[in-house]
Amino acid sequence: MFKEKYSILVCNSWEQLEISVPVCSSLQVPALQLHMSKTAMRASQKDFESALSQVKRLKDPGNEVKLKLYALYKQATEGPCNTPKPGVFDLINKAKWDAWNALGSLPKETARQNYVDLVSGLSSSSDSSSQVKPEADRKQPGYETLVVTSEDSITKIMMNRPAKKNAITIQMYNEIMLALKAASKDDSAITVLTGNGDYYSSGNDLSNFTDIPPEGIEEKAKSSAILLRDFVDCFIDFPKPLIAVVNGPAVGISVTILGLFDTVYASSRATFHTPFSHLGQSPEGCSSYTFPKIMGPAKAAEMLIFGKKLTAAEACAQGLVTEVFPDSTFQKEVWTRLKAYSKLPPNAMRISKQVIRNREKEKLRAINAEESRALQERWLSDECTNAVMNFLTRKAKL
Ligand SMILES: CCCCCC/C=C/C(=O)SCCNC(=O)CCNC(=O)[C@H](O)C(C)(C)COP(=O)(O)OP(=O)(O)OC[C@H]1O[C@@H](n2cnc3c(N)ncnc32)[C@H](O)[C@@H]1OP(=O)(O)O
Repeated sequence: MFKEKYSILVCNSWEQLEISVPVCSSLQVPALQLHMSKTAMRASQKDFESALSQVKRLKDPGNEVKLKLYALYKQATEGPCNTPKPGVFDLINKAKWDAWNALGSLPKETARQNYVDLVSGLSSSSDSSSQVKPEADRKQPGYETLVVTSEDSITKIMMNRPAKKNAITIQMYNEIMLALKAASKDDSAITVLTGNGDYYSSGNDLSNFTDIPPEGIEEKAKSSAILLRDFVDCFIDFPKPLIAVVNGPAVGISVTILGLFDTVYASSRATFHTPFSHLGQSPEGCSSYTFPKIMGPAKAAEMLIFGKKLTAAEACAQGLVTEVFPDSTFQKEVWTRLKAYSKLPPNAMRISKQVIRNREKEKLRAINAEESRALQERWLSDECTNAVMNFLTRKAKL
């Protein structure tokens, strides 16, 4: 709906039409070139009045359309612009004056009809946009391991292998990279990573290590290290606010990359576990740098070397998690919060993120490359091979 002030103004006091974002003094209102058919010329005073009351029920159409409506209203009721041009610093009144003045000598009847046509066009598009499509219809095509949706200026990337606790396969690494690249260019303001089902993610799918190419195990370790480096780089370079909605337990790489997110919301059911030593492996996701920075070296060592599992409350106390919500209201509370944030000016949010993060980017890339090299060697070790075999033959779990 239009703001209260606006709906009142629609009736009569249009002089004070409020425009809630700054309007640049050079704002150009495009010439109104609405289609004029013979029927269109027949808009009656009654049609005009009905359009005036209809406009109050519409969603806010944005400043540019509001200015068009304002200009047409003035032209239809008073004729060509007849007031002195406001001063250059009176931005809002100048934008309104410019819009009205741009209509030149457009006849009152034509302005009235154009107003009616414009409102009718806005009503039909607002009707269709108010119908909420089920998530399946909004799902972006091309992903098999993810559900990617864009709505309310939020792109949501949901890991979707609930039966495997959202373990990350090679295909899922590649799809997450694709989804992040697409989200960095789409018109969403913020991007969210979450999981479907009871887990956020159980981390790397341990069967990724079983698919050995004919070139041998060294080649497998090399290509895995490249994939890991590219995957983590996508998070380092992501230009918009990135939020993790940690709906349940998180393991391994799904935990370490949280240090590269801007905000981490966790359900009270979530846990945070990085059992690298148990698996004969070493930390990745830049956690060897971000975790000591976030929680101090002593707490980071307990997680990254000794595999201490943190509850959501502990992770929040250590600064890894922004806020914990009761599991029963987690989705509702988090999405209400995110919808409000997604309405903030997107460019300002993007620039703020870059100001906060950019100076660390080169360093993070170098750390990522170093961690990936260390892991490439670890994957060839007996310690790692035995741990993975034990899991896959079900001799061991976390
Ligand atoms: C390209 C390479 C990049 C590598 C980057 C380096 C990344 C490192 C890491 O992420 S290290 C962390 C690796 N993850 C784990 O070690 C977790 C292993 N999983 C478990 O210990 C358990 O499954 C559990 C504690 C997560 C959950 O236990 P439970 O609730 O009892 O469920 P199930 O074990 O029955 O699991 C259900 C189903 O999912 C399969 N599964 C779960 N996690 C993984 C996994 N990480 N990899 C492969 N498969 C996994 C599990 O086998 C069951 O499958 P099934 O029903 O038996 O077919």
